[in-house]
Amino acid sequence: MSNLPAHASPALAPLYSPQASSPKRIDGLELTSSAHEADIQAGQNAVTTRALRHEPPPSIISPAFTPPATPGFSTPSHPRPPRSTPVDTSQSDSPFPNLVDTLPAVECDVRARIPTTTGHEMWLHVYRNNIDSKEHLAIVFGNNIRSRSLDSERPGETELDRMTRGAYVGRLYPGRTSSRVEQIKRVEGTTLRAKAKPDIREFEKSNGSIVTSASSASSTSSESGDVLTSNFALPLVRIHSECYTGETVWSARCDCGEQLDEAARLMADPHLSPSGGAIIYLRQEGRGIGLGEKLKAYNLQDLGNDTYEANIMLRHPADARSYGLATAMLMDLGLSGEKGIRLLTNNPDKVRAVEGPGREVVVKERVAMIPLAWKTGGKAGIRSEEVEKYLSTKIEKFKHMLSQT
Ligand SMILES: Nc1nc2c(ncn2[C@@H]2O[C@H](COP(=O)(O)OP(=O)(O)OP(=O)(O)O)[C@@H](O)[C@H]2O)c(=O)[nH]1
Repeated sequence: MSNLPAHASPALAPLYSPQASSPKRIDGLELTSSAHEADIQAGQNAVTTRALRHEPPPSIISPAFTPPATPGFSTPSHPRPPRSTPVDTSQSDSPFPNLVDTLPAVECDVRARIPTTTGHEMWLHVYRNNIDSKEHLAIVFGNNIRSRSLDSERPGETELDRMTRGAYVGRLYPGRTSSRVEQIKRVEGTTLRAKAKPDIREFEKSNGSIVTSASSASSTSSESGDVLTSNFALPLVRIHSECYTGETVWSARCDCGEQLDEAARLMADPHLSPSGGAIIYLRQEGRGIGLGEKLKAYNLQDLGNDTYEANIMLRHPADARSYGLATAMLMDLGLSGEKGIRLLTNNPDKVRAVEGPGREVVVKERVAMIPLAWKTGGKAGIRSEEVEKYLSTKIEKFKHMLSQT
């Protein structure tokens, strides 16, 4: 009887089927080039050869533990500024444009104020839509950005209903009876104004669209050394795809958790983001294939394939996401139109796709997301073999606009 462990038996068929039987095209994607097939075959051969030679599999001990990060908390000051690039999406030649023809309908169901562990506050908005049953989120920083659908009147609702679903101006406090500024003023008189409710005063001044004094400045720099460009007064936006592993259970396979923290840090700082910001958090786990399938992809990566190949071997597109919901949510938040936004991303797909079929949203500037480990020479951020491979595959195969120089 063989003394090989069952999982190493060369007699067993590999988990993934031979490439000869793989379809050449799935969901509109060209799946295999001969070089790509050769790469995958090489990975399979390496596994089989290791098993035949009775060599032990690579260590299963994980690299250094990455402690959980609280949004914005663990992010140190930057020795180097975030990079901003003016954007002209008409010139885009992204390899995976996943554009929608019509935008979905979205409605903000509820929002609540969330004080965070960093001391900053954000407004968490839960959206529903007409294309899936997931709760997509908008994480809003500052009081400038408001949801139109949340604020609009709903038939038969009471003032308590409005406040309960978050459709109020200013702050809630025990005993508050109205969601509206005008009524609060009437009922509570000038005391309320004297008690400094700056968000209400700003709301009144600007007729509903708050303008802060800093937003008229053309450029500045912050204590952390971030250099701000002439567009810095535009709202900062990130379209973030759900990643349970990277955001919740400390995975060092990807940089998703770090990116979420960094987006929150930039948006919460009024010097860096005077008009506030919004993270559109889409429930597109695993680039749209779901958590279970992503875990299968991780196993295929441990067998020698990269993140792109693993998706293809599981018969998924390399990137199954789309951004129509994000466009619709940005419109609802008043972030559409020629004034434009700054978008935090390295992904060329997002820049183009988020603008929408009729260029409803205009990305004026892209702000790069440089991995912290690169920016700090390895002193902070995620360090692992896996994340390095993940980042290099994003650059080589997904054409992410990221370079170490
Ligand atoms: N299928 C798959 N999904 C992954 C993997 N690693 C991370 N993800 C998912 O990828 C998504 C994040 O995409 P990324 O490619 O890291 O970044 P991006 O959102 O395209 O681009 P940026 O805006 O620059 O961050 C999240 O939904 C993660 O769950 C993987 O190995 N396989």
